[in-house]
Amino acid sequence: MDRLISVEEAKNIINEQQIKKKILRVPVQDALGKVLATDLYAPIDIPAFHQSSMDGYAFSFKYWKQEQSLSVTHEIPAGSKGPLRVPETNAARIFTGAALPLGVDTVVKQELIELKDNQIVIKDPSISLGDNVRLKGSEIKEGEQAVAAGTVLGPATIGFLCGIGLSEVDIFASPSVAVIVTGDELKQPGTPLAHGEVYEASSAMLSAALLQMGINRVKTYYVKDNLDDTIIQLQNALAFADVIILTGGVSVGDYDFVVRAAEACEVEKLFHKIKQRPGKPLFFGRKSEQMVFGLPGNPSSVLTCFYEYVWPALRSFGGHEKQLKTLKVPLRISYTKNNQLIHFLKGYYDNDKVTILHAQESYRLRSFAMANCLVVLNEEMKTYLEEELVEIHLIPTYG
Ligand SMILES: Nc1nc2c(c(=O)[nH]1)N[C@H]1C(S)=C(S)[C@@H](COP(=O)(O)OP(=O)(O)OC[C@H]3O[C@@H](n4cnc5c(N)ncnc54)[C@H](O)[C@@H]3O)O[C@H]1N2
Ligand code: MOO
Repeated sequence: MDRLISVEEAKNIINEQQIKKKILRVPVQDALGKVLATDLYAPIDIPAFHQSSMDGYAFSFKYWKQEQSLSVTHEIPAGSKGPLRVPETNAARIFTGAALPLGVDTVVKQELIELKDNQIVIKDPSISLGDNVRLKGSEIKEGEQAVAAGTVLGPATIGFLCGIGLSEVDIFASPSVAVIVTGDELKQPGTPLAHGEVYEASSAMLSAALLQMGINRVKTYYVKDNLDDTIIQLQNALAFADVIILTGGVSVGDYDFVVRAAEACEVEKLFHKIKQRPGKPLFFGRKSEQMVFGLPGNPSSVLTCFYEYVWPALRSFGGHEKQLKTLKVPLRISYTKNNQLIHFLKGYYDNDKVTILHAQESYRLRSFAMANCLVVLNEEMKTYLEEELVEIHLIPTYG
């Protein structure tokens, strides 16, 4: 008979597992949400040349006097490769982003000049040296650190890296994941149910949660409730994935084969059964570098155990912060639980308080669909009063 372990022990066991993070070189534009594995440095000065920040006229501040007209002898659109020099006594028509030639150092906006016969008179009494010019290297200098290892790459970082000329980055690879869904009763949605059948909800739900984490190397296997089939698909999954997630078949019923299949596949059992609700029969094992989670089949237990136990393990492969964001907040309405287990309850957190939702039973996803957090109630306490502080774990958001 398995000893029920505490939530803390279970989390520690998972947390202590050594993980070999894989480094992958990818195009910068494919690195959204990934963690940078190495420091990055600017390969050149950016901007790579002195650059106009306005549409206007470039001139030499030193050689110009108020009210003196300047003859416009050149035109320089953005991207133009020349001219490389303009006489100091002249002006050049210049556009935003274009390179300043030698001989000029200041740009006046086109709104602040008078143009006649290709001569300009500057009507900007406050203009000073270097106005409207972005200096070479003012964003970043060649060799300067651009982004530190450990940074999570967001849209702005991706833009910044492209802007300094980097096309590839080394990131920590997301793990490959196999989802094995067990159950004779399961039927894919979109077809009518026969008596006794149940619509299969967990594979799409887990794929969505994985995709939301940026994990897309996912294979899904469907298994009938028999030992041989479960062993074969677990072997297939072990040949492919870093992390294997089984759903259902992990309890004590005559048709629950996950624990036996894991044993047959030489997966070392690290725990089975936790003092918690939902998800009491959660199984966790390991085969060399691979992790195997057996999630209790009720869909709400599947998702709760996924966020509480699988999510942190998956995140560590990618070098990410491991725990769900945790807060202590007051309860909006009192709540009584009926046993000495830790409860993870579907909750809704807003305006600095949390409401424990209805429909907490683990066969029900209805309130999970409205939840934005899991409320953690500890083993000892039975009744939690209004305004009592409780721990909540925020569910990652999307959209
Ligand atoms: N005698 C006992 N029976 C049960 C116990 C127990 O301690 N003693 N624990 C209960 C708890 S708690 C849970 S949780 C379940 C876990 O059992 P399994 O992991 O073996 O899950 P299944 O029996 O395969 O399925 C449970 C339930 O969920 C439905 N299900 C399963 N997979 C899906 C899916 N992909 N999509 C939608 N629904 C799914 C399944 O039809 C069952 O209704 O055991 C209790 N029993
Ligand atoms: O613990 Mo089970 O996960 O109640 O359904």
